[in-house]
Amino acid sequence: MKKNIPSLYGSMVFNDKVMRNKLPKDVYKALKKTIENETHLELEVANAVAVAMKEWAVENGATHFTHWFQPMTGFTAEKHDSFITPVGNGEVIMDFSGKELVKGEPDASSFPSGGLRATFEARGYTAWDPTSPAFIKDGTLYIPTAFCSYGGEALDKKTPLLRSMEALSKEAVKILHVLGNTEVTHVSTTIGPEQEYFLVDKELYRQRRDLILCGRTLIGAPAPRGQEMEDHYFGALKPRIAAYMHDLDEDLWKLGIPAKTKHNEVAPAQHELAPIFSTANVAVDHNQLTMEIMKKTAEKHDLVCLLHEKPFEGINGSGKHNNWSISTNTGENLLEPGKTPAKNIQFLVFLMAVIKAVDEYADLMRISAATAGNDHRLGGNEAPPAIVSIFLGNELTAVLKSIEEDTYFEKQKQIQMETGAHVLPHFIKDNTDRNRTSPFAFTGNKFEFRMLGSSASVATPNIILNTAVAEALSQFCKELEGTAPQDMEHAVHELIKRAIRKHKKVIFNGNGYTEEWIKEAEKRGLYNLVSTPDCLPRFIAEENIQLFEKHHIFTREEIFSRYEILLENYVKTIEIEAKTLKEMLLKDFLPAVSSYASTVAENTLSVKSFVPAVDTASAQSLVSSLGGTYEEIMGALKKLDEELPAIEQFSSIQDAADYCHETVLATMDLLRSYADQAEEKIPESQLPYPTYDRLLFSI
Ligand SMILES: NC(=O)CC[C@H](N)C(=O)O
Repeated sequence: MKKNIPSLYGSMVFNDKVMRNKLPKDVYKALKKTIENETHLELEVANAVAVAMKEWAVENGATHFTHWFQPMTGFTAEKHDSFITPVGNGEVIMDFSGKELVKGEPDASSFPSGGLRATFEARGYTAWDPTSPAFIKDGTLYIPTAFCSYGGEALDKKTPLLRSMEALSKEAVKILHVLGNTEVTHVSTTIGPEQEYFLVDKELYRQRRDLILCGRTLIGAPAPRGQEMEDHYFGALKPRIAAYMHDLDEDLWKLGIPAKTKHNEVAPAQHELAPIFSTANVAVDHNQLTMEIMKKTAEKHDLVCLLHEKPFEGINGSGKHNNWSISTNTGENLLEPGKTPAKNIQFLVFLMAVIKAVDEYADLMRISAATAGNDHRLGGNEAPPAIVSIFLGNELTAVLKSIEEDTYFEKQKQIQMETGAHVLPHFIKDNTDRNRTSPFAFTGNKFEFRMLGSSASVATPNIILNTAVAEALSQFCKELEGTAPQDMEHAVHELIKRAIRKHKKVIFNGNGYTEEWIKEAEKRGLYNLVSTPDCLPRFIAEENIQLFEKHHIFTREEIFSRYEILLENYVKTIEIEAKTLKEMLLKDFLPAVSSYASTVAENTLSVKSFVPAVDTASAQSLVSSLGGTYEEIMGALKKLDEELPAIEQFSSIQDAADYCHETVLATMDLLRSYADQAEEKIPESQLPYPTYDRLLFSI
């Protein structure tokens, strides 16, 4: 049946249209004011909104409501309460008050707090975030909220994100006014996160403990075919995948999530979904929902959606490329170079502020993408390396160079694309290429932060980016304040000259995978923070704490709590992976090795007794090699058995994380190499789990 997509779109969202229809005029106006200017909301307004919201929700089949929040687990949390209220004589009405809309009280003690609170201090609050619309899912009204402790500390990712958006808006408006653009009263950050993922058959998935417990394969020999044919990227969609994507789009559209692009990605079984950009806060909520619905929809199609950054060794991993820009309430994209970027001083100021921010806070940018999973992805297969640098492209690099050197900038002539075939339409070539090895690439009118991993919330990278750019703008503002309008162009020119000299070291347009770049980056004094435990100590470096405190993003305590949580998460992940690997080897793999070795031995003996002259050297060598591997794996498992309890002995979580990275992961790698070599010698029918070729090529 043909569906009317525009009427389906947002049908489960308490959006502007519903609000206009359902709310009294003055309430609608007050709520809009709160949403647009991020001002405080009065309780009477909340009461009126609650009535309308409940009415709309019940009309659309909802029986419950939940405050929906994003604790520091990286996932979302929800607790459903029904609307029913007894009215005596055994009857109920459906009721919902402004108080229930505005404030919730989940027990905060069971969520990670990184030492922000003791276990006995249970009280926590959720507070309605009216800037992200409420929606209905599975018969429940979801109300996006922020989550804080009894003492007011942020226990979530939304609160600091909202704070960082406000900080950036404040600093951007200030400098725009100094530059003479006085109409702007508010600036918002927009993001469009491209989401990569893998789909595998559910039946095959169920046979692998590593995929079930860790989301990635811990062992597995490479398939004879990987991505070398370069045929999967943008390849025709197989019917089962197309059906999945179709369902997914519809479910997302109902929730007002602007899913726009879908395609096959580079690795076999890998795909991508990209939405149209929205305000950062809403886009972060949407991305959380997208990941959840991706997994749910996969179940319906007997598939499993893997969001891990590196589910399979040797082929591309999955990222989440964060397309970031800033735009004014007057409709201007501040990162739009326009036709003559060299003369667009407003653009140059904002571009330079981003460069300065990324250079000065490259360590924080790295931290914002740091997880145990992403450590496996960075540095190869089209994911950026761990060194943070910026790709600007030829034209902008030349513009900044001409300012630095006081030379005249000559704009590249627009080049018509030569395809050699006359029937094809003529078009103009972009003035810059793309760069897939760059962690942070300018792509025409926005930056693409490519370092982020596919499974993580996009909140933290955006908190850090917004804050660092707010700081750069505030410093530029100080330099420009008091300049007479007629001197502004010259003052900006001089400011950029000083800034580019200082920060050009972070600009790199070349191939980020080469050995030369690693050496060059070191010479330039850039960070190369390879692993999560390597980079996290920079989170609590004094200058970084000061940055967050100055802009009221995190308090010192909030930073330390996040530092602890990230490290704990890293350690727990490695522990779970190590234990899973051990179980898989002991319970699944080693029995298969020994039973196959004895089958070969028995068969050879029987052949030999039948034909004594037969040569059994190859069979002997196979059995002996399998026996050798068995011993090697047992030996390394013994080592792992000693290492695992040692993790608990460290009094500092940083030391435990370092130990996991340096020692435990090394033992796991060793075990993997033994197992993968042996796997190649064992017939499929004897293996206890499906191999890479079946996982990657069976759909
Ligand atoms: N096509 C692409 O951009 C590949 C990106 C790659 N999958 C990553 O890890 O980021």
